[in-house]
Amino acid sequence: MEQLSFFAEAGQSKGLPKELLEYYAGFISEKESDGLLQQLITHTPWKQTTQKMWDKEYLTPRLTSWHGDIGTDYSVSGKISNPNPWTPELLVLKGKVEAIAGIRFNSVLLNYYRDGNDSVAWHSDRENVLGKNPVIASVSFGQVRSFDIRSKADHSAHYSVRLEHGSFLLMKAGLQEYWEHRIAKSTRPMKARVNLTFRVVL
Ligand SMILES: O=C(O)CCC(=O)C(=O)O
Ligand SMILES: [Fe+2]
Repeated sequence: MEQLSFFAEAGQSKGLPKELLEYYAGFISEKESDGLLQQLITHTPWKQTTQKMWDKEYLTPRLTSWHGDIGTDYSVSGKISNPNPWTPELLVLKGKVEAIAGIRFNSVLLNYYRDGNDSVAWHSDRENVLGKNPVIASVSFGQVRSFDIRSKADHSAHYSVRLEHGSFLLMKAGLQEYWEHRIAKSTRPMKARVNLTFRVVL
């Protein structure tokens, strides 16, 4: 299933709807971000999971790792798993995003996009374990990638946010209900990127 961009890489959309999302560049300093990117790539227990589409199993086109409080089990393709433990680096980042979001998160999903072939297809994060309209706090390191958003009801309503090294994106409650998002593949040469989405798992 190809998902090359039709509006990704178009640059930053003007007038992002503040009720849906807030973007902050330079949330983590460049120097600290450089260190964290290397640390996370090297020391995270990355896995490549599979996903089912049209009755066929496909390798997920990126590497992932869940971390969280004991008891915040999560499910991948219906299989319940325990989260990996918090690390000192993840706890520092968790504290920083909680201070801005005003929410206590109990888990984080790490995504590792190794190059432009890695991606996440259109989706919204509305699994039952997240509650109906979760607030999700997203931190990015490494390669700038376009985070595309489109209305579920009208695909011509869309935005793109360039998620920069050390940036923070707050996805607010309405975003998962009426909108979906993706990171498209790119034909341009792309370096590694690590994204962290802090979540409340019920
Ligand atoms: O990599 C990103 O910026 C987004 C990841 C994402 O949408 C997800 O893990 O649900
Ligand atoms: Fe998502």
